[in-house]
Formats: sequence, structure tokens, C-alpha cells
Amino acid sequence: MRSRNRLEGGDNALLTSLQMQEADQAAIAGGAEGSALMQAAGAAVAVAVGVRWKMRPVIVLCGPGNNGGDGFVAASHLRSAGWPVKLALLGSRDALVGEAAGAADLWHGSTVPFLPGCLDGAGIVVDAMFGAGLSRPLAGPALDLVMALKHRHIPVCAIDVPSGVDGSTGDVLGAAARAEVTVTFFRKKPGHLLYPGRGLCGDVVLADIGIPASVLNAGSQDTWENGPDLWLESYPWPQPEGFKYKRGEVLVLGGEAVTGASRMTALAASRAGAGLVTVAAPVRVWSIYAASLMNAIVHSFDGPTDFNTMLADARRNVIAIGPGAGVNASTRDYVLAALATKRAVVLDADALTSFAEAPEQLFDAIKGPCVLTPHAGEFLRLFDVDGDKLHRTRRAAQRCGAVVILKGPDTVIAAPDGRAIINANAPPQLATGGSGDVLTGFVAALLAQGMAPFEAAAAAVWLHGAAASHFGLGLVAQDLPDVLPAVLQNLKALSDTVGRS
Ligand SMILES: NC(=O)C1=CN([C@@H]2O[C@H](COP(=O)(O)OP(=O)(O)OC[C@H]3O[C@@H](n4cnc5c(N)ncnc54)[C@H](O)[C@@H]3O)[C@@H](O)[C@H]2O)[C@@H](O)CC1
Ligand SMILES: Nc1ncnc2c1ncn2[C@@H]1O[C@H](COP(=O)(O)OP(=O)(O)O)[C@@H](O)[C@H]1O
Ligand SMILES: [K+]
Repeated sequence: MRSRNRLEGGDNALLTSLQMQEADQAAIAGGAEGSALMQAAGAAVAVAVGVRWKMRPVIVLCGPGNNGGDGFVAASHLRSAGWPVKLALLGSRDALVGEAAGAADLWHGSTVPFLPGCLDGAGIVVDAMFGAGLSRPLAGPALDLVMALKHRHIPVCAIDVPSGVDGSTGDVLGAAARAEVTVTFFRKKPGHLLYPGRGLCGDVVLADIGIPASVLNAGSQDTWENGPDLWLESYPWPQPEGFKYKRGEVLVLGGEAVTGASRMTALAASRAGAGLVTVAAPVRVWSIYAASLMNAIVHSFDGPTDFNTMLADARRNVIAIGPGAGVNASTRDYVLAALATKRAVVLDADALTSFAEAPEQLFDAIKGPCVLTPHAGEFLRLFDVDGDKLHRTRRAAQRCGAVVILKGPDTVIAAPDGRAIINANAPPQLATGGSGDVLTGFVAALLAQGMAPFEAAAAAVWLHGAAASHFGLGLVAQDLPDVLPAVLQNLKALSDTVGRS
């Protein structure tokens, strides 16, 4: 049976430019020929062009490094297959070194000046200007060509990344033109999944160029693309001998002015498998909760003493606070009381914003398992960290000692120990009021059933995206818990299949 818990060097691993370089060097040290890797890379690009487009004039834009070398190889393959190919090289051919120089020597077709006019008459552009070696913002002739590309609307096949996209971060250095397809090698890079890079890559094709998986040092791998492979093995499927308390009890703090948000959290926690869900409903609005929640136990409470009494029941192994809670001192007190139990706590929305003036107070109180689920605005209120999204989420998790889910179209999940997962299955219809409240419920339910915080966070984010995709357009937040069962059946079928193989 293949391993199903693959927070190691598996296919989901994402490599920075430096890690990719190390993988390349390790492959060469292990006997692979550098030129063979480049030949395989260029051939894969030619195949990607051939399967996607009918034969037409191609211009290959080659840069001064190995990305350009891949371009020379792709150009040679396409030309051999009968395509009309022109090639433009940034800089002089004599300046090429190593494998790129070798690939250029094998190019016997026409070379045209590296100027915007070289795009005239082209039906496809192969962008082989810069890949992993991009070290500064585009300027000069490269910038001129990328700007021309952006305005011409000629389909682009990018090699490794669209030139100008930093593969390690997804940031754009200077400018980058949108590709229809991006062919990358061995493993994807964070920049393929993080915006704005992700929006410029088009379809990402991952090509095997002969680098063996064994070059990845499992122990040093720290970034992955989210998927069931990462957490399916520890997914808490209902067990024949289980009972409701064994499946955990989530305590949700209900809001007073806003009641819908925490009710959605409660419904989501029930659907995601918590054995019991209890809502602490403010006494003045208790009837709203009692009348509308059939799956949850609704307890009325009136202030901190009542809330502490509810916390005293240790069967309530997860506490979820934030949706609709209100931004105020009481919410802060409830959060601190929940954290003091050292049981698992999920903090979202108002639970986070209530600490905007004193984030240290929150971070100092986190001593047990904890997941924070900020969107970009909430994140800014708590964390003063710069850099790309992956880096910022990692630093935040280290800073607060909790798993941080930094939400958005490219949600990043980071653990205090430096591990991080980028999610890529969330469709745009998820951007609807209340969908974050549902995510809080999913995370809480998985924690209640015993999943570790990092895995629970990743699984919940994935299920959330899968549920939104399953439902399709017209989604409102309360649809997410309702379609979760269908997503879970599919996941269970996958789990059973993997278990049998
Ligand atoms: N590492 C690997 O395992 C493999 C790498 N391959 C290819 O090699 C690429 C990486 O090659 P390199 O490391 O040579 O890097 P690149 O070819 O991406 O670029 C490096 C070159 O561009 C120059 N440069 C960087 N930023 C610039 C800017 N803004 N303006 C002008 N010049 C700039 C650098 O001085 C250097 O000459 C990958 O993206 C991939 O396409 C493939 O051949 C397959 C194997
Ligand atoms: N453009 C998008 N594409 C996909 N998912 C998105 C997009 N924008 C937001 N999301 C997701 O939608 C959810 C919104 O949560 P949040 O901002 O807390 O909203 P609310 O407070 O209304 O519940 C998050 O899970 C986020 O990752
Ligand atoms: K490129």
C-alpha cells in the first residue's frame, strides 16, 4: 500500500527556485546528464504546444540562461516536426554557457532580433526568457517584449513560469504576460499557486524530465499543494464502535447582534462530523438560536460566569469563537477563557479583530492547539509582517504559536514549525458572505474528532473548496454544509480505493 500521509517529498511538494536547483544538482550528482534534463524539458514544451494548437508560425523568445536553453530545444523539436519557427535571443549567443550554449549549437533555424516586431505574424509565442533564475525586475528589451506580448493577445506557452513571475513567491518582478499554458518540471513551484503568478500561468503542465523523486530530502520539505494525499490517512471517518462523545463536542460562541454567522458555524460543524455541537446563545436572543438550530444544543448564557460554566465541561474539546461575536472586550475575555482551557480553539473574524489593539495579549495566551482563520484584513490587524503570502503566513504562525489559515483565492495554511500548504481548489463563488463562518465550523469539527491542527486546517480548507465546486454557481454560504455530504462520499470512495491499492 502506498503511503497516504505524504507530508514529505511526495508529488504535492512545491519547490522554491533554490530547492529546484538543489534537486537538479542532486539528480546530476546521481548520474543524470544536465543536457539530458534540458533536452527532456524542451521536448515536453514542444509536446505541450503540439497537443494544444494546430500547426502555425511560432516565435520562441529565449533568455540568457537555462530557461532560454529549454527554448532552443523546444524550437528545434517544433521545427523538426514541421512547424514554422523563428527564434529571438536576448543578448549574444556567445554569452550563453553550459547546457544552454549546447542547446543553442543544435539550433539551425532562423534567428531574428529580440525586438517587439519579432512577434509580427506569430500564431504562438514560446516564452523562454526567464525561469527560476529571474533575479531582478524586468527592464530594457525584455520588459519591452513582455509589454508588447501583453498587448498583442497572441497565445503564449511559458516555460517553467511566465517570464517576470517569481516562481518562489508568485510575485511579478516588473511585468509578466499571461500564458495560456505553463510547462514546468519535476514539481510545481509556489508561484504557480499564489496570486498574481497563478493568474498568469494558465494551465500548468507538470513534466517529468527524469529527475528521480529520491533527490528530494523528505525531512527538509516544507511546502505542499493541498490535496487529500496530505491528510487522508488521518481523516476521522465514523467508526463502528464510535459514539457521539468520541466524535468530539464543539462549543460555538453565539453572537448577539449578528446571529446567522455562528449558526452557520454550528451547522457546518455538525455536517463535518462533530459528535455534538453546543451553541452558547446570549440570553436576549436565545429564542432565535433555539428556534432555528435542530442539530445543535442551544444553551442560553448571560456573561462570563455562565460561559465559564460551559467551558468547565471537558467533553467540549473544541471551542470556536468569532463569527458574529462582536468586536469588544467581552469577546476578548471569552477568547482568553477558551484558550486558558488549553483545549483546541478556533478563532475567526471578531475574535481576531477584538485583539487588533493588543495582538501580543492573544499570542501570549495561546498555549494549546489553536487555529486562526483570518482573511487578509484580519491578518493585517494582528500581524506586522512583510513579504509574499507564503512567507507572511509562516511568520505569523511562528509568531503566535498557532496554525494560521490566511484565506483568499490562494489560501495558505502554516504551522508554527514552518510547514505550509497552499490551497488551489477554491472556486471564485466561495467569495460570498458567511463562507468563512462555515470554514470555522469545518475546522472545529475535524479537530473535535482528533485530527491534528495542521492536518485539520488543510482538510477543512480543501473540503470547503470542494463543496463550493460541487455546488457551482449561485452558491450561498449555507449551501456549503448542505453539499458537504456528497463531497465526503467521494472522498470516502477515494480513501477506500487508496486503501485497497
Ligand atoms: N534546475 C533544473 O532542474 C532545470 C532547469 N531548467 C530550466 O532552467 C531554468 C533556470 O535556469 P537559470 O538558472 O539559468 O535561470 P534563467 O534562465 O531563468 O535566468 C537566468 C539568467 O537571466 C539573467 N537574469 C535574471 N533576471 C534578469 C532580468 N530581470 N533581466 C535580465 N536578465 C536577467 C541572469 O543573469 C541569468 O543570465 C528553469 O526555469 C528551467 O526552465 C531545465 O533545463 C530543466 C532542469
Ligand atoms: N476569489 C476567491 N476565490 C476562492 N475563494 C475565495 C475567494 N475570495 C474568498 N474566498 C474564500 O471565501 C471565504 C471567505 O471567508 P471570509 O472572508 O471570512 O468571509 P465571511 O466573513 O463573509 O465568512 C474564505 O474561505 C476564502 O478563502
Ligand atoms: K519563462
